Amino acid sequence: MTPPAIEVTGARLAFGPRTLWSGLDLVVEPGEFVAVLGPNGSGKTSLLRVLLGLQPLTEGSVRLAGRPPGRANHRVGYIPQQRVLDEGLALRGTDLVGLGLDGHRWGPGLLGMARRRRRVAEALDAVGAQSYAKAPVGTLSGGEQQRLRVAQSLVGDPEVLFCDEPLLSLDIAHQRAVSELIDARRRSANTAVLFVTHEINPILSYVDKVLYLVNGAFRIGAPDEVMNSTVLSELYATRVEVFRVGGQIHVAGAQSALCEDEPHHVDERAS
Ligand SMILES: Nc1ncnc2c1ncn2[C@@H]1O[C@H](COP(=O)(O)OP(=O)(O)OP(=O)(O)O)[C@@H](O)[C@H]1O
Repeated sequence: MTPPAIEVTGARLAFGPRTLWSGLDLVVEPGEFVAVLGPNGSGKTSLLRVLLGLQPLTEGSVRLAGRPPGRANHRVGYIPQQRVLDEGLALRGTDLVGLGLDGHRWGPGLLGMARRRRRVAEALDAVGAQSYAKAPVGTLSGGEQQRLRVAQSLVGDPEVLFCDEPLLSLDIAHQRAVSELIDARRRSANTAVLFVTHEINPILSYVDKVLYLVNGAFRIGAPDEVMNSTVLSELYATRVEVFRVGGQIHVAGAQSALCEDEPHHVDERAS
């Protein structure tokens, strides 16, 4: 039997006296698309760091495809939280995407080089970035840079893809394009996707499961099971209203804690 792509069991993560979450059990099967939601500081990025093998758990265990994370033989793709790249950065798109192959063994000599070049070209093609792949990345728009980051995360043929707010600073058209690319990848290659976001609507049609973290509490389930007034009011310990309008989910109430209706995350880091 194929082991789950991600298996988190009895996990607790604490920094000093502060526990971010505890008793966390999460199973993500190959090809599943899981959204991780929650207010600032609820431990979403920390969970990705645990899964990447960069942050040890305080308690519990994590397995990727049945093995502890951080092993060289795991094929993991990662789209880190976006920072707009320095304008003076001379690195080209092809170089940036090629970095996603570091650690892969292509064999020495010309054959290895040729295979590597072909993989990079295929990844650039898949995100429609060939036309600007030779330009210095610092001169590209935020949306173009983000497509390159997606290509970089996919070039190593990942079994698991970790995405940390990959839609930040993108306009709606690019949000859609990037979400579609990630969805297409999990459908074509059965890649499990863990997608950290403040904004579920752009990915709602792709999401199989939601993990919603708030102040140490969490809920896991299908979007309708989690994104409703009863569950979110319980999680936030205050009255929260969830409306479904035109196939979208809108959350109202507890404004200081909720981010779904706040525009800051759309444009705060726009280039
Ligand atoms: N290595 C660390 N040592 C101490 N505290 C940390 C460490 N890493 C993260 N934290 C704290 O843990 C909390 C959760 O951080 P994390 O980045 O995981 O939250 P997040 O849900 O991703 O937030 P955001 O939505 O703002 O990105 C924060 O208060 C952060 O300061």
